[in-house]
Amino acid sequence: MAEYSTLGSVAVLQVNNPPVNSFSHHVRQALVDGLERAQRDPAVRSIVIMGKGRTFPAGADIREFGSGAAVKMPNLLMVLQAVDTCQKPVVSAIHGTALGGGFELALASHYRLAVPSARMGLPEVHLGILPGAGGTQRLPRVVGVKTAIQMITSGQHIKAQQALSLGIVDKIVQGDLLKEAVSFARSVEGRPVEDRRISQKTVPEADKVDEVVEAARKTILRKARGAIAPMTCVQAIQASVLPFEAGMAREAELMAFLMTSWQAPAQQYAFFSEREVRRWSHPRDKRINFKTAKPRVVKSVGVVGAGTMGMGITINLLQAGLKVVMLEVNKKQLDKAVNTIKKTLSQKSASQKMSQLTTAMDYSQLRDVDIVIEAVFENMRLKKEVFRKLDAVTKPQTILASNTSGLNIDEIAAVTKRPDKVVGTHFFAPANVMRLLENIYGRQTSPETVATAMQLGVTIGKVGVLVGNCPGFVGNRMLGSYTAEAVFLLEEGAEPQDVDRAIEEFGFPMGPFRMGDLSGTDIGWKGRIAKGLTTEHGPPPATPALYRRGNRYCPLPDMLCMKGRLGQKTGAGWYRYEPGSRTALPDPVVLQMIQDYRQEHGFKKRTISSQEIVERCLYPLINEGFHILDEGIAARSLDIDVIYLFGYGWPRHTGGPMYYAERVIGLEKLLCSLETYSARYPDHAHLQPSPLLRNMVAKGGSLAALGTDSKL
Ligand SMILES: CCC/C=C/C(=O)SCCNC(=O)CCNC(=O)[C@H](O)C(C)(C)COP(=O)([O-])OP(=O)([O-])OC[C@H]1O[C@@H](n2cnc3c(N)ncnc32)[C@H](O)[C@@H]1OP(=O)([O-])[O-]
Repeated sequence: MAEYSTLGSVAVLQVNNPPVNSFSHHVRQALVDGLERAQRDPAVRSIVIMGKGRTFPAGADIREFGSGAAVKMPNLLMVLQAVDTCQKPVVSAIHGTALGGGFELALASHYRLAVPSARMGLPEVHLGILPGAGGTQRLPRVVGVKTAIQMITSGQHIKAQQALSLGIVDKIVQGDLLKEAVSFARSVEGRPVEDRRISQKTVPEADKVDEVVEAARKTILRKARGAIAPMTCVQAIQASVLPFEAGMAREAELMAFLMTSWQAPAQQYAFFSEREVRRWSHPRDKRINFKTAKPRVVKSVGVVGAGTMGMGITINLLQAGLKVVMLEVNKKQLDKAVNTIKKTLSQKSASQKMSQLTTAMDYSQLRDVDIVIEAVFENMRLKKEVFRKLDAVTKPQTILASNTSGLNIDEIAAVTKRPDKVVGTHFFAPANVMRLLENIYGRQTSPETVATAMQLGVTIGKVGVLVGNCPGFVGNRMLGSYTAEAVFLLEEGAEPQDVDRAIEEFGFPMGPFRMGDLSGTDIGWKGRIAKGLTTEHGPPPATPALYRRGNRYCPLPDMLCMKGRLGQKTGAGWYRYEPGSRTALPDPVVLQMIQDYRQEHGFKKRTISSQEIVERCLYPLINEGFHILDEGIAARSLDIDVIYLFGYGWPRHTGGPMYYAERVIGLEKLLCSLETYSARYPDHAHLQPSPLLRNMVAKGGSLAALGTDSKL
């Protein structure tokens, strides 16, 4: 609702709809009623609109989208029309986050005030829509088309000070916002409102709009990676040079197009899923969940290993204000890490944050920390050695977490006397940037330990997802079949750039080969050597070239590494790189290597379509997701989707692999394609459809119904 009160001649409308004061139907109704009441009351000479509690309205009520409530009158446009055309001055007083429809409400008002900490923006593009309550028409009239395009297509929030310099807010106020807003409203009473209406202004430099759009088009399309909302936003902004009503009509038309696309619900699903993962539960025992398990308080963290991961994790922890003891046995590496951490922390807070960091070369210095995150090499023997030491030196209640990307948590826990306090915390590189934290519970991990790892994720700004223990956990396990198919495609006729192009056109920031070059082709190689699948000099003795343990195997990645082509760091991998450049250039040497390999093993080169590349790489990945759900490794399909959205660059506008499978491809079609491919390649085990997928197609039912994501 919106609470109505008067303070002398000022009517105050306070939106009260926790948690973010979104414009649910009852709020819209209360605002229209309040405005009418204020208009009618001769004693009222001005109106203040603000939000109660933590924020100015953060936009439309996204939960209403697609339901009758969203279109129930009055809609948001009618509310904003009532504000714009009000005869008495309307002042929006902003604190917290004025987003989407909330920011549009502020733009429809005659004056805008903000507290210094306020942020504002139009993030609709992230929900697959556009600012459809006049945002694409009013904002360019204030800031110009170029800035409006930048703000709307990025969805970024801006701070109050920037809003002031852009002419969006009229004044930044310190102190009590209500008092300041009322006093400001009184000061403008009696002044004509006509020239305060943004809707009546014209866009600055309107004649240059097409030029500006043309200049921005390429970058926007590249960044959009197949999402249709960004360019549609631009089309709406382009219409702001028309008279206001005509521009609004164009905005409405484009909004309807986006609202009815398949991408908008996918992005809204992604929005809620990102939040839903916080409501975790044990997949096989729903009694263990976020409500029943209480986290321990974590004030200090030990990090073992100051390599790339340990460094990133340390930066992340320091940024969140935690005390860190970073242990590294190699002094040179430790010093290097400290320097990098210092450089990475923002200038403003570096010295304060660095004062929270203690370095150590001796395990005994970890004795008092609340949790230790081990980030040493991905080697079971080494990890066991570290955990034995940690178990011996840390206080009994200390939680021991491993940043393994796929090793068995139970095996690690077994070397300690506290397996209940051992948990996996799989960070993604660069750990201070990537938002995903894949938390793994072992067979004996206690609910309290799991809750602590999940809470630590929240504290350090991660999107934490809880999963079960299996080789590769959820993310890397699913990725296995994707990378395997990618190299099989090379055998059959594709070139690395063909595969990468198709996957990038689907929406990934990088295809598997460019990604391999970025992270280092030797990472996978070392893993395969550790597993005995290959050696540094070629296949293990008496091993068939194209099979390992009964499964198809492509040795091309091993051959690449044996040539010293370890990716960008060696200037050559699947591609070649000019000195100092990260641009992947197709390399005749690699193409020849693949060609020779095909000849040697009797592969006949054929032309492979982009569609086949996408299906061959992504369908088995999704298929593995079904196995994972079936085995109870992930509790809900949304957990898998969030892992892929935040850790693997899966395009957000498709909702994530499981959402995409069900709502875009369709389970029946997915099954049919997997059956076709598995008939063609009977020795590619990952193409065999999962029993769960078969069952769902046979019996019906939805992925959401499999888990506990009842809200979606
Ligand atoms: C014609 C129409 C044109 C207009 C279109 C729009 O305005 S489109 C909208 C444009 N606006 C946006 O896109 C803004 C989207 N919102 C945000 O960016 C952030 O929520 C925040 C910055 C406002 C607060 O961040 P924070 O980290 O402090 O908090 P948090 O993120 O954890 O959220 C707390 C709870 O509130 C829930 N919830 C949040 N917003 C909405 C909503 N609009 N609706 C419904 N619910 C919403 C959220 O799900 C969560 O629920 P849970 O899981 O506790 O049950």
